[in-house]
Amino acid sequence: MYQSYYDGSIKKAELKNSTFKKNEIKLKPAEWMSKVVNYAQIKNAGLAIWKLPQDNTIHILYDLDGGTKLDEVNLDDLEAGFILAPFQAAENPNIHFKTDIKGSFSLDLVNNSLDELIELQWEKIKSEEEDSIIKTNIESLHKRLKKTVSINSTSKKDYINTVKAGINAIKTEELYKVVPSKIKCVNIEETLDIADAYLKACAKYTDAFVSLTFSPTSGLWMGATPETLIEDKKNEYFKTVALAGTQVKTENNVIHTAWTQKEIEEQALVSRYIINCFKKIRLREYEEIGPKTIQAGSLLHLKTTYKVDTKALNFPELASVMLKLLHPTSAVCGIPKEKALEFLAEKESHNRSYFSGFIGPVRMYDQSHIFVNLRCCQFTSNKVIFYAGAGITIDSDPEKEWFETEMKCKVLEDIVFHT
Ligand SMILES: C=C(O[C@H]1C=CC=C(C(=O)O)[C@@H]1O)C(=O)O
Repeated sequence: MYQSYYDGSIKKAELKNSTFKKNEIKLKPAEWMSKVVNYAQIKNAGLAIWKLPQDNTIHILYDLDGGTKLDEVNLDDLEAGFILAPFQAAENPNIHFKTDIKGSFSLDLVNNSLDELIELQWEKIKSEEEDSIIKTNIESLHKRLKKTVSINSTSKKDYINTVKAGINAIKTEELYKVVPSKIKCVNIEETLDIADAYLKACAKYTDAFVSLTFSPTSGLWMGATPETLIEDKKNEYFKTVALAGTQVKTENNVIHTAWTQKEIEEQALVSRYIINCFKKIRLREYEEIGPKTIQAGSLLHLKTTYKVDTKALNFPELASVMLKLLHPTSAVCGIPKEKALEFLAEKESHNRSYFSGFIGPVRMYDQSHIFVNLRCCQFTSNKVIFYAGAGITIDSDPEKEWFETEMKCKVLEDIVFHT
């Protein structure tokens, strides 16, 4: 634990080709974060900041051209970088960030000390770029963003009506499962400290993929997702997970968690969806671990992990093929996929944008870590927009599903607004 996954995997040749530097300036992590994000905004650059689950290294990556919009995401064609994909590519573009600048720093998450002065460790940077980042002012990160005017929170009444329509569509066997989502818009009354909120999210959600991304196209997003979509270590293994079913963590030990039939079925449908994707490519050799209860902050979920030995199978392009088959999984969309997409397009009045899309570093040192973009929010200059969905089955209780989306929004809401 708390060991960066890149340590030890950096090959000597890669080291030689990069300009490794260590600047001697020491600042608080939040001050660095503020400079790093402000620099991206001033430069109209693409920026991804992330922490992998069970890791204390915060990675920083800039694409100084703002990122490349892609019609399709073909993992095998991408250069080492970062991917940000929306729920539906028709509404927002897939964006790939190449690696123009790469750096990192470590957080002492065990002692939770965010006040300690630290240095940034640059792996690839030009000295003029480093000087510019150091000289960038420490400013509020939402000030330079666009203003949102005509966007409103989903009302409880509308959400509950959608859930009821979903249950009816399941009763008439049009659908087996559907995952309606909502947005919650909160006005920014005072100056927000987004950099500090990001670090607090890293410290609180140690098992999550915690990200902060910016590009002129996508804007500024933060997320702390528990759901891996694809973990790929070239010529070693491929992993994906079926994550679904939610309850609030109580004082009981996680291993004693009891699940209802509704939640068991809800998660089993995601597992079945993944196995059907494997069937489509005639893949029979996989390990199935779970379902197990996992904790994601104050919430609990059911999770089954699927692992494939890609070396034994001699199937190097598996991750690329599976990414296309899996997204959007029935943890965020529904079954059958096309019918669920139609249902959501008709009933959801907001654009999901990058919520329930996928996000993460790709092909870095032969590894890709792609997550479903959940428990996330978008910042604008005057509002924070939180996104959440809940899986509906025939046994759903609309009130409970609404409560669940409120709890999911709170994952970041409490941190962003210090409540
Ligand atoms: C759609 C979301 O969560 C998914 C992942 C885990 C549990 C879920 C559920 O219980 O509904 C969802 O399928 C969300 O966090 O917005």
